Amino acid sequence: MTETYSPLAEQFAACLGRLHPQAPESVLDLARRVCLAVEEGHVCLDLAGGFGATDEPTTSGPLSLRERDRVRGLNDHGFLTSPHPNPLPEGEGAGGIIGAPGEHTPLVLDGARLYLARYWHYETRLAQQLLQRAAFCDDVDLPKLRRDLDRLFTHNTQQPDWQRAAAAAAVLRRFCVISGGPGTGKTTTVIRILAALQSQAGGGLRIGLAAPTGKAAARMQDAIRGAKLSLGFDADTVAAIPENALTLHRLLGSRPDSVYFRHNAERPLPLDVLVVDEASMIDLALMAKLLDALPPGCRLILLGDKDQLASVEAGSVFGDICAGGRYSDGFLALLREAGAPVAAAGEGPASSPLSDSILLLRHSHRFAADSGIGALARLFNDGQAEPALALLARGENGIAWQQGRFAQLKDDLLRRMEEGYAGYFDAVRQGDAAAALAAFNRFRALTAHREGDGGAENLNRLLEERLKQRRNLNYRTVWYPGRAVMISRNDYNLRLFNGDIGIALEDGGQLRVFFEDGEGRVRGLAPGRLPEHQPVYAMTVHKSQGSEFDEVLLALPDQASPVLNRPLAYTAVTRAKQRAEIWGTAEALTRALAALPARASGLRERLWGG
Ligand SMILES: Nc1ncnc2c1ncn2[C@@H]1O[C@H](COP(=O)(O)OP(=O)(O)OP(=O)(O)O)[C@@H](O)[C@H]1O
Repeated sequence: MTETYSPLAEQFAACLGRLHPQAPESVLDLARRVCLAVEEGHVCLDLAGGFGATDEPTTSGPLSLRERDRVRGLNDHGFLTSPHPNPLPEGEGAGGIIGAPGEHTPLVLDGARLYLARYWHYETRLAQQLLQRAAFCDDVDLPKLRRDLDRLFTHNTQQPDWQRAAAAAAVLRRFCVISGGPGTGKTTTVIRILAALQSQAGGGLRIGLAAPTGKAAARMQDAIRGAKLSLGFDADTVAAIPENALTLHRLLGSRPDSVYFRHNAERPLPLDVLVVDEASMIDLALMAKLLDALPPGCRLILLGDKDQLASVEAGSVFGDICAGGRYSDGFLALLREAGAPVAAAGEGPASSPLSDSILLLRHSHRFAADSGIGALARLFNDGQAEPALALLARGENGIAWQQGRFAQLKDDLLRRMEEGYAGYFDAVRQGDAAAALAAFNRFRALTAHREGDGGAENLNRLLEERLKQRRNLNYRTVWYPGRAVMISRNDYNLRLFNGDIGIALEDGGQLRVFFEDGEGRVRGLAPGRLPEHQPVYAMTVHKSQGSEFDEVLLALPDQASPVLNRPLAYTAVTRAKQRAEIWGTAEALTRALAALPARASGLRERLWGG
């Protein structure tokens, strides 16, 4: 059955087999399984608890690997149907390939978790770094902090004021995480945090702003610029808050064809404070490298939404960090002194130094109490299928539901997509690339999968056929004015990165593909120069992370699938600012909301005990 593993897993096992000719096949098979687990988003192979559900959205049909897993005793959700009876070979068979923590072996067995050595190092180093950094700063001028927060949060009326508490925590703690859904005020809070920090330091702090993708960095930059305008604090302090946000890869100094960055423990970033937005998108390896590259005294503030989908690559780092404990009495007392009292929050003992570093913003200021999107997002996040379906069926206040299977909905769906992009094609006809790129962001069709009938690839293909027919273009024509594509492979020379969106426009008698350059300008490239790319009228929810659109349409697949789960539905609907539409059956949505994926990882336990 080994032929169903990926080429990478096979090559890894073959390489180990050459280096360790005595290794039994069962050990090589475990090596393949660990490799596969990482490819599917897990950090390790959990031999005791389960294998975790795959998050990688490739197909709506049964995966061949899933079939294989079923044979091995894994159920449809990817979990072992019974504890593995004898996961490891006895005796010396694993010697040289599987070792205990600290041994130099390609695979590391830590408790019941089997890791690729590199991932074990990432995980243990990251846990150590986070726990070390989660400490109180002993140089905070508390009366000054209270005065500054009084000024900065003067308009806040909610009690308790979690934004103010989060700001106090970020000043009091070297490491702070602020998690909240859309519009809960993460940007509003972080700009105030930066003002309070500059004020504490008397100015001169070196502050970095970053996000995992170009899109997210651009959004962060716009949001920070906007928030600065209305801050109403000492002009010098406000001026000292930077506006430029970089991608994490740019911040760390990515090098072509290398997994290592220019900045690392030996060459740390020259920063006193780093704020990272959309932190739920950061995978284990990147987070470990980021923490390595921070100088010991540098503050780290992570912003994100713990309920969103985990990173595309291995790990569920942000969710693991936010797993939460109970605030310590010392922390609650400091919050009171800073004028940001909260009742004791959380369950159980203050189990980790991290407990006092995690702040959750709960109230959405973007969606009014009667907003359909806000209510739908809450119900999705709580997994409440029946009330969510009832709300959708009413179809009021910016939400809509088109019920049916893909075959029944297909024509209407394509018509709706065409209508959704009508304003965009109008802007294309005007020929202004910046305006057309902005118009393209007003609507997006989202899917669970890339492949399959209702997958992004098929929807893009079908829509492009329609668009070409309307324009009397030969079906073989690839490029036409308005063709919108997403880059799927980094090209460092062209400065184009996975996820960048480009649109084709006439320029001097030729078609060029225009991209935002992150500095508020656009630049055009000949279509032939683009690295790997696909049309992007429809995109997977995974790819939409870090982006927002005025209107979002989520097309649900008919079949059960491991990627159709609650965080996916929640992430999709929270991409919408004004209108969210669900296209699919009640069964598909109910199934999605009932499925909570878990990624195999030891990080939560290392941070929180367990
Ligand atoms: N305490 C508050 N009182 C009133 N309005 C607020 C408050 N906090 C934030 N807002 C407003 O709510 C909107 C969303 O805030 P903000 O952009 O800070 O949220 P966010 O969590 O960063 O959103 P997202 O990450 O989804 O873009 C803004 O218009 C902001 O001015």
